[in-house]
Amino acid sequence: MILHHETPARHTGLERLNEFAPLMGAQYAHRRNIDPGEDARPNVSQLSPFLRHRLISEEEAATAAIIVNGGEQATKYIQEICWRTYFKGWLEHHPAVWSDYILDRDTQFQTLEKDKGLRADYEAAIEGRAGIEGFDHWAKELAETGYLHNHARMSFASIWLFTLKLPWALGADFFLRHLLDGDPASNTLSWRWVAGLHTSGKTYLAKKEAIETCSDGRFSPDNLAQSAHQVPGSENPQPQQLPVSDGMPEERFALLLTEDDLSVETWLDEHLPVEAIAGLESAGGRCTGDVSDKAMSFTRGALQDGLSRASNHFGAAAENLSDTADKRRALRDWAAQLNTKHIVVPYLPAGWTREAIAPLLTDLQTDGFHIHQMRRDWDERFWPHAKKGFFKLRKQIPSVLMHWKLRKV
Ligand SMILES: Cc1cc2nc3c(=O)[nH]c(=O)nc-3n(C[C@H](O)[C@H](O)[C@H](O)COP(=O)(O)OP(=O)(O)OC[C@H]3O[C@@H](n4cnc5c(N)ncnc54)[C@H](O)[C@@H]3O)c2cc1C
Repeated sequence: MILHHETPARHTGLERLNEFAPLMGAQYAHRRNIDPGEDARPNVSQLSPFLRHRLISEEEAATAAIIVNGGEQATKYIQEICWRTYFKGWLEHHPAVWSDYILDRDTQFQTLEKDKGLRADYEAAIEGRAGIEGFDHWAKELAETGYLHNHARMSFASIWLFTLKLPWALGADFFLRHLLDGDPASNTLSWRWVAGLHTSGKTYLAKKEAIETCSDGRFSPDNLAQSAHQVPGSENPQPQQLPVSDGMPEERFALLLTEDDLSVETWLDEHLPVEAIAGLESAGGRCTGDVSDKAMSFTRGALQDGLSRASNHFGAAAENLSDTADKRRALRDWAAQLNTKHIVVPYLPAGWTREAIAPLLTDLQTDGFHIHQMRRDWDERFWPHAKKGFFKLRKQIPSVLMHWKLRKV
């Protein structure tokens, strides 16, 4: 059973945040790698689906950790939150890694059509019939619940790559089909990290003893690869400049929400002159074929919740355009009725949201609208440090948190 995720709403995320905050200190630092199983998992927050859609923000989670535990004790939890921030920022500096992944994934699916042996191995792996203890359980757990513990994700990806010798892009696609927290940056770059593509030559090889310890003795697979081969995949390109975050318009504007930021009321003032609000979800672009019902309904529910809160906060009507057959048309029609030419959109990060929504925004610009893509302060402060390895960003955590006077709380 997975707790907390049945209601994709901010209030559920906040309840879980308050419940878990006392455990974000020493307990988390010592126990976070242990996965006792889906029936009893008190040692990790399981907040990732809420953070991924920003039903709650990284800043809120870090603040809760520090207020309840103090800065020193909360260090490990905050560092883990910052892994998410790091991956997001890194992909912004290297967006070609996402487009290369899509090309690779599509090529691998074409190969599956022709190669019956590979197809059989792939299907056995995603259906939990590979004959590897732990791995088979995790494949089913992921499909049933939409969540896996971090150590299970690492072990699963490693066995997929080095024992089953399956292409990484197919594994990343399988994760994105099911994970409620499915994220283009964290998922793609974590798979590449396990494969030794993110940090060149540094692979993660799953070992029987580590799986025994981290699964709390539940799994002890015998037949794992003893060495990691070189995984084919594109090299990291040179980092490019971060796109500039736009400023707030000085006149009335409309707001367009996507699944990537669904608590705008926490960073945009209620007195801002918002005329109307629309929401567009693009989760269908996460993977090949259909996204799982659980993952899709989490995203849809989250968007609806985000729209309702934004509507109350700004006192403006909100419309969900996601269910329209022609989203391009629906967005243009919505915009055509506005009494403003300014539309604010929380920044569209690299991944399927940008792929789906950016062309629609270009259409609106052609129609004479000014689009303002705005980034949160958290991203503005951290992302410039996410060009290379995590260590550089980690060093900045105290000074960035000091900005909000968080470190001293
Ligand atoms: C192969 C692989 C694929 C992954 N795919 C995703 C994904 O699509 N979406 C996703 O959000 N995370 C992904 N992760 C990272 C991590 O496994 C999850 O964020 C974490 O397990 C979520 O559980 P939690 O909320 O209980 O984490 P906690 O341990 O409670 O951590 C708190 C928060 O910190 C962030 N976080 C923690 N560890 C990591 C990490 N290693 N990388 C990035 N963020 C982290 C998450 O937002 C998480 O909710 C992946 C990891 C691997 C190895």
